[in-house]
Amino acid sequence: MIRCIFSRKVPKLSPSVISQMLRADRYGTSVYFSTDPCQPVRASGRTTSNRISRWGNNHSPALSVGKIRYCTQSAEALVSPCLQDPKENLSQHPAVQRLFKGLVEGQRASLAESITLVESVHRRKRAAAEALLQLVLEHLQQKRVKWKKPSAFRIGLTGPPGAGKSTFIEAFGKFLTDSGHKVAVLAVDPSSSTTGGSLLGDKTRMPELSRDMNAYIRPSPTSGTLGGVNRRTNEAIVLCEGAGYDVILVETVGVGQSEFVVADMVDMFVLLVPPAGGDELQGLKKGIVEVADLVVVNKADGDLLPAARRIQAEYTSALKFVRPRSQVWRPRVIRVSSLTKEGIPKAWDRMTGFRSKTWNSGELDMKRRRQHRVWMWNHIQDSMIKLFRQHPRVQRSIDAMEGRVMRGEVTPGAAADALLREFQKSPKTSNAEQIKQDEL
Ligand SMILES: Nc1nc2c(ncn2[C@@H]2O[C@H](COP(=O)(O)OP(=O)(O)OP(=O)(O)O)[C@@H](O)[C@H]2O)c(=O)[nH]1
Repeated sequence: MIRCIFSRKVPKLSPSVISQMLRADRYGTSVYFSTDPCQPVRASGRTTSNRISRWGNNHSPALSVGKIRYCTQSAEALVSPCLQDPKENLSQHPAVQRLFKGLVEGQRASLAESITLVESVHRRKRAAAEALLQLVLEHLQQKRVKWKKPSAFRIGLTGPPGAGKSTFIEAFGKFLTDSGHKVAVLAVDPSSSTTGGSLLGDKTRMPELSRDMNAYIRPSPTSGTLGGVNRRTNEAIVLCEGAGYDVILVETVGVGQSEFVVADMVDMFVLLVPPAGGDELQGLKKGIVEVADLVVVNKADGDLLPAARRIQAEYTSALKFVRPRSQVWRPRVIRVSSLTKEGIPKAWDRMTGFRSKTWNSGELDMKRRRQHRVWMWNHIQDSMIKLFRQHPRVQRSIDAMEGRVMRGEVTPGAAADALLREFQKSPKTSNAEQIKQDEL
């Protein structure tokens, strides 16, 4: 027996509603229904509830809802395709199809709407987003087979605050669009989850590029977790690629571990540094040089030129001690001036050199495949932690347990074991709790 809430907008139980009920029944959860998967129904006030029971036997299930009974055969026939592939129907949904069509035609509004959809945490919107992403991935796969290479070059860019990232992206992006490329800039800003705004996404940082019709700038706010950086940004990259952007720059401010996460989702990782050393570079994470494929010393102009030369030499010798990660590429250090634009074409030259060498050797392909596996595990990790934190029994004990750990009354390991035992005790949440979770 399950409790099911559905919208008054649904005049009678449609086939998809029945299938969702059966699916819900399978997992012992309650569900909301609406006629549009992108527009979830609010539970407050305008909903009705019905008791739904299953009848028949295991081989031929059927439903009765109130006084209405659904015959065994049709219920079975309706449910099985949906259970096999829950997204099958959503990918054909007009709203998803409309977004997909607009996206592959390169409409900026559709791209913006699609990114907003994948950023949603609502379960029904996420289902629509998954269906859309699947369509885009299939589209990209077809392109890849046709062109025999990925349609976009993904570049990660990081650097300490004040290194000149926005000035560099503005100059570099303009250089690329002037050469006929379409450039997407995704700015990953882990601080946005605490400040409520996205500093990197601020369009005033790149005024010229944000007016350019061949460029698309978008902040990629995070949910404050590494998984948040990973999943949303990752999916936004795929969408930009689907929308025909052939150079995708993923910029990160370098707070926490975000650069390392970004390094795991791009083809090439670029480190931008100012002509300064020692204390001024303290903002730079240890180990970041090891994952860089290219170090760009910015501000190599005017009075700063001698310092830029010195820093270039320092990084060049430091890189000699870094274990090579590629058979065909040694990380380089170059100088640019984002103000005078000197060195910008050379930077692009180095990047395309990296791309063709790693692609021809098969390394780039292997890297992308490996990244897919990393993303999958990151998604699982992210979802498992969310599930754990939302679990009602864990929620009830978590504060007390944290307090005890902090006071030294219990070891962190023992506390974790105790919470994990709570998590394992009751796999199902009550309907009321599930409804609360769905609304979050
Ligand atoms: N001389 C010189 N100054 C530059 C260059 N690039 C950037 N700057 C200056 O460096 C300062 C910081 O530049 P931004 O582009 O805002 O640096 P950022 O890394 O985006 O900084 P955050 O937003 O704080 O992370 C600005 O005053 C720029 O004018 C350059 O190539 N030469």
